Amino acid sequence: MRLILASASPRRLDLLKQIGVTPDAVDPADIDETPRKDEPPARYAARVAAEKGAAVAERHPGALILSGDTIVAAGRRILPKAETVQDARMCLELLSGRRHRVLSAVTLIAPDGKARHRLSESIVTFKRLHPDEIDAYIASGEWEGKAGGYAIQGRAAGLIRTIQGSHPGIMGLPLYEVRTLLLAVGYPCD
Ligand SMILES: Cc1cn([C@H]2C[C@H](O)[C@@H](COP(=O)(O)OP(=O)(O)OP(=O)(O)O)O2)c(=O)[nH]c1=O
Repeated sequence: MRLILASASPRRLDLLKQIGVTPDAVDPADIDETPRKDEPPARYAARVAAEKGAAVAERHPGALILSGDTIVAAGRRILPKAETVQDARMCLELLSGRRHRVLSAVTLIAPDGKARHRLSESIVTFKRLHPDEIDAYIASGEWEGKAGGYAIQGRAAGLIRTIQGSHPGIMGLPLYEVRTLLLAVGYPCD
């Protein structure tokens, strides 16, 4: 069974390899990721993961397609993927000293076209951030392209008091859910 990873994220590829799975090809989806008006965070993440998979499935008939989407939600608010210093600062000030959710959705489309979905939810608590800590984090550049303006796999780990949930999910691919989906379609994982 050919497995296609529908993602431009090198982290997703590395995470997949962590459980011994190497896709036959990587083919990123290029879709509009704008949230709909009042779209709840979990529904948004699930929709985007499904849309990424569907877009890529069209190009690979008969293959297995794995896609994902990871977002940071503060209450009902979906934080942006930080592209500018201003984005990153806004996110970090909002996340400072409080809990937020990281929602990581995955979709697996089987060769027969049937799509299976899983959602991983994690709770992350940042310490109260001193302005100097925010400045130093921004200077690191690690926030660039990251949902919610931080990456737990880097120096932000030193600013996070607790996590509850899935560490790989927070990084971009919830590996327990992925393995469960792959096994459900008969893809060998062990
Ligand atoms: C919260 C958090 C997010 N992220 C990343 C994971 C995702 O790459 C990114 C969220 O963007 P996504 O849209 O999920 O993924 P992507 O744009 O990197 O790749 P593609 O759409 O092609 O699959 O934020 C971290 O790396 N670490 C973290 O701690």
